[in-house]
Amino acid sequence: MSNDLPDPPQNRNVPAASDTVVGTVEQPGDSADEFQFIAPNDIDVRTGEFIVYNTTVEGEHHNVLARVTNTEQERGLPGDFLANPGVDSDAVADALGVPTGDVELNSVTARIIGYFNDDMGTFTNPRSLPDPGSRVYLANNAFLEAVLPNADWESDAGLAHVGWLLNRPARDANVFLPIDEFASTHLAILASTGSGKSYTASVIMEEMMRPSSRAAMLVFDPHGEYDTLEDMRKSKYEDVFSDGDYTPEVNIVQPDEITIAIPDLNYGDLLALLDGPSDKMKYILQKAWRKLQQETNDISAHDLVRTCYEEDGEQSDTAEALEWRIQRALGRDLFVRAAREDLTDLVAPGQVTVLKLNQLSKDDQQMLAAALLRKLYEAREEAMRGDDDRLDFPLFTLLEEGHRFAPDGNARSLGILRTILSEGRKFGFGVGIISQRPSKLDADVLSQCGTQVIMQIQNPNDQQAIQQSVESAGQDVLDELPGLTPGQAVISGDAMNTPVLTRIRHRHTEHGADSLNATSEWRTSWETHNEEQNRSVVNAYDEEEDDVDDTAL
Ligand SMILES: Nc1ncnc2c1ncn2[C@@H]1O[C@H](COP(=O)(O)OP(=O)(O)OP(=O)(O)O)[C@@H](O)[C@H]1O
Repeated sequence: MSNDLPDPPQNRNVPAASDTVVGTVEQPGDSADEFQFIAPNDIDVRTGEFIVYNTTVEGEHHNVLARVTNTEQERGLPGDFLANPGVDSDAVADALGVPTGDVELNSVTARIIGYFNDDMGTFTNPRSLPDPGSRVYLANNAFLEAVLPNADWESDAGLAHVGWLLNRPARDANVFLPIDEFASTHLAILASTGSGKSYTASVIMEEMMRPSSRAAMLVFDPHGEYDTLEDMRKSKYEDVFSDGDYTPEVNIVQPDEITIAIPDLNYGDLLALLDGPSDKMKYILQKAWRKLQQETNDISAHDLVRTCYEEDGEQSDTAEALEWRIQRALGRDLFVRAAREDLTDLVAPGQVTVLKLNQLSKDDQQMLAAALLRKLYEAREEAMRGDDDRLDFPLFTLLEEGHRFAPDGNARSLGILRTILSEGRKFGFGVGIISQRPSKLDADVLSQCGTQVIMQIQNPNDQQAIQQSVESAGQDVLDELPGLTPGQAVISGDAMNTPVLTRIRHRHTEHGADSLNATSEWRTSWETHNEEQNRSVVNAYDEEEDDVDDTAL
């Protein structure tokens, strides 16, 4: 993409209404915060569009923001409207620029969001509906840019430019997502497969790694989709990602480089790794494990087996049964003996570490996440207490295929994720969960993700899971989800003052997760196979020729 880098707004002192009148208020809607207005049908006011009307509350004049929730076609000015003695129908028709008689109009329903209260930094509902006949304006782009994000503009807030308002012409109104907000109260990116989850996650990561944020980020990448973030270091993106001495560090950890330190496991992890241990085995194992943990930070599978024999005697059948199980579980290259002391290869400010887990089994992926997240969480707790300064900076971890790590069921990683999601805010440990199956995610985990980027979702179970766990997902948000196309999202929750329909921007770096183009792969593959076959036919013939007995000719 062209490296257009919009400047975030500096303050909210911008007019709320644009010059464009889109309609005239007709009557109250079905609920206390809804009203209807009449709009000429050549004016495009789609669902999700932001409009403004003027009102007076306790003697103070306010511009109130509302969101369009429905549009229906009408023929002629509606009867209710014309019957209202307080409204001059000619004046209304004149305001709308339409004749009073036979004309196509839209009856538009809008839900009040409120007027922006600067002291509180959010919207206040005026608790009164606009007067019939009053004018409705399109909200000003600059006003929306400033009031939609829940950001403290006066501070040095880190902002992610994630795209533009979907209902406005391309690139007219920027959407900024306040990084500080979602990095402390967690993020969920939810969408059906192919709708742009990993693309959007990469856009957010790019923004977090820009010089204005320099995040410390760890990515659990089960499909190996995020290698291309390395492009951030290319000189052609210098103006986007570099500033002075700063260029993001991108640490891509290949599957065969990933290890789990045995001393970083806990007893529960060990039990989960071993194949059906009996009660007696558990008893011996626990004793051996406790002893080793008290003594050392360097534990091999062999040490554990030896200690089991020490605990139950050299001739112990139980220790023998444990030996087989321990060797099978821990005697693999994935497990190493020395505890992980230096954590900065995993997380450091201005560094994104991508753990490519695509050759690990699901159980191993969960075990790795459990051990690493626990270790990082403990280090953050210690840093906050002032006991250890290894990680004296906030962290953000992103889990692709989040339902794998925090499923609605059992997983080694679920417990620590629940802890980080509920306590992480105190310790500066943010989590981003990406998932195409919200209904398969643990409901607590989903409900703790304060900000949501939700893209196309058609599955009713997934929609229901979102409705139940996501506070900000009202019916109008849910109604949008099936109709979104790839790259379109509703952003809602803590980081935004109201849900926002967004067209996600293009990535600066290349996308690494394009789906396979089956027909072209088949064609290429067929050609390769065909060539090989032809070659072998020729070779066979050549050999036959070689075998011909010249003397017989
Ligand atoms: N904001 C965007 N701008 C342009 N193209 C996009 C955008 N978002 C998604 N796409 C396109 O949609 C495709 C699918 O996106 P993505 O790989 O992120 O899907 P996904 O939801 O992560 O799918 P999966 O579950 O299969 O991993 C991308 O390859 C890209 O071509």
